[in-house]
Amino acid sequence: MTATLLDGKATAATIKDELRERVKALAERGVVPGLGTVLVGEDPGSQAYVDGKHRDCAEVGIASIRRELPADATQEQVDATVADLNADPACHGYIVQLPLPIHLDTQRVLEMIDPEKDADGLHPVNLGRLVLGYPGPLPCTPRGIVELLRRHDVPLRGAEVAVVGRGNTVGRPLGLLLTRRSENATVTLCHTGTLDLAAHTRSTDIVIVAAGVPGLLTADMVRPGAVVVDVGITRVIGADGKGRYTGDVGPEVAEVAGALVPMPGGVGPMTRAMLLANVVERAEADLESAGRS
Ligand SMILES: Nc1nc(=O)c2c([nH]1)NC[C@@H]1CN(c3ccc(C(=O)N[C@@H](CCC(=O)O)C(=O)O)cc3)C=[N+]21
Repeated sequence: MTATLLDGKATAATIKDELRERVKALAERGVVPGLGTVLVGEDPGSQAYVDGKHRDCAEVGIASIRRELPADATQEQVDATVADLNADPACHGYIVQLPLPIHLDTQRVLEMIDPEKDADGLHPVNLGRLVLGYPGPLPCTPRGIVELLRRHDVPLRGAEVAVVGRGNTVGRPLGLLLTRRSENATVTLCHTGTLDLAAHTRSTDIVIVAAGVPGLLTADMVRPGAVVVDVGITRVIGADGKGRYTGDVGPEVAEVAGALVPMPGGVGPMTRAMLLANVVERAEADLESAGRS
């Protein structure tokens, strides 16, 4: 292995330490930030993610508001849960864990979330704010990636970045984030319609793979010394018959890349830290505006 590993777990722990201090300062002013989660159904993977978010909350002093509905919950029940969290002053931000069971209208649910309480930063209003350069909560995974690179002194200004994947939660908003004036990277957004993917990934300083295709990025597709970020997370059944998660970056890439954000231990913990950051920032902004009125 030649690549330096950029440790998302350690960086997330540092960010959580910083957030704990901000939560303490809020508590001294009488505010306890609250993060809500809405989980529909019993998918063990989704349950594990949601459990992780509440553990994170406990670590930094954020209150947890947990709503669970059965897999056969009606649209009306889910809508009512969202309306309830929108109205709950103790809830500064919340997420609806995705994917929802297929009988539910995901777009409708996500659009019902109060954009000011959108801890994921994925509400259409907030994605629109990102396009327009207006302030608002940022999508957690893209923000976590930028934060991780920044804290490891990976220059973005003037850098050429290939993003592989145009999904609504990572690739698409990441392209928007990296091309803001404050980041000033030049982005090539690659996707399943890209004819010669390797030509794009080989000619850049940074390759960020968020395609959900295990092993998509191989060593021959990476310029020696480049920075590689693995955002893929796909459940696969190993040779031993056990389920495990695998990334989009092949293991041999570590021999070529200059630096690597691995999976696990990279983007996932950063995503969770940014969720907390969005909630703390919301609570701070509420207090600011209360002080002005
Ligand atoms: N509304 C919504 N918001 C989300 O942010 C959201 C979602 N729905 N649905 C599912 C995906 C997936 N996701 C992960 C976050 C952290 C890790 C993570 O921390 N992973 C660890 C490994 C965890 C372990 O090993 O248990 C790591 O990469 O090191 C993984 C996956 C958030 N998602």
